[in-house]
Amino acid sequence: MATGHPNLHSFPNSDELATQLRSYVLRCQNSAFSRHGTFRLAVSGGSLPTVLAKALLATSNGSPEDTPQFSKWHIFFADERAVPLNHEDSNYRLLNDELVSKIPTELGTPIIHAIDEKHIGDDDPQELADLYQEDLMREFAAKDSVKLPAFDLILLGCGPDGHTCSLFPGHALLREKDAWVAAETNSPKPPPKRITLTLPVVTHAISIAFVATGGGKKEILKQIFDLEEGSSLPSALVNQGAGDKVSWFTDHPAVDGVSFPRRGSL
Ligand SMILES: O=C1O[C@H](COP(=O)(O)O)[C@@H](O)[C@H](O)[C@H]1O
Repeated sequence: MATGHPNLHSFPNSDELATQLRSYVLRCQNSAFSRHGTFRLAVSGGSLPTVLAKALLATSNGSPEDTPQFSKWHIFFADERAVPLNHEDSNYRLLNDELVSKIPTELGTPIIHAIDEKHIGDDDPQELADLYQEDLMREFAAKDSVKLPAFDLILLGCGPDGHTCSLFPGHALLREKDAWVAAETNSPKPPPKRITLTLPVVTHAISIAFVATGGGKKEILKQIFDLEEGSSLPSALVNQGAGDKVSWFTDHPAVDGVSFPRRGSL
């Protein structure tokens, strides 16, 4: 059962947003290290990797707390498209181009959990989803011994229709209770075949952050935060399921007209 309300932060520009996102992610990293020595996170595609790279590739103040220790990071994908890893629609490629390929050697190399390329051409992405779920089980213990994996952090985007991961408004996948990873065969946003973490996995994470910027997001954020009609949107369901574990990193244009109270500090 979720407690509290999501934390809605809004920053005047992308530099300030990136600075605050960096502090937040590194705080999640440091508490994950104290719990189990590694940092297990899931990242989205879309606009997220560019902002994340700006945050994490900024110069550190030199302390271990302000340094991403990438060699202890396991990066999974909150969702992925069923395309080759070097395809322009691949979330793996996007993360690699924006962030991973630019990490200075002295910060180490994260372990990246990509989808299995052998099954990308399958008509049905179910096998791809099952194999990705097995990868999660290797990292978080078997599904029959652990009900849900507990990511230290899941970083999400919010599409202009309110989708997050590859969980789209009104879709039956929003009611999935059992699987950790599900297949999407007919996504309303191309490409049609995808895999996605399910809602129970997202809301079970220790921390969850959305990044949503630009005036193009303001109408959907009004629905998600202020209006009853937005309460069944996938991003709103994450808010309801995870409560105060959720933090939104937005800029002022994205929340123009949103009444929900902003949080001043992290
Ligand atoms: O298709 C997708 O879209 C969402 C939202 O993208 P954004 O560009 O509006 O931030 C993204 O979070 C997801 O990973 C991606 O597959």
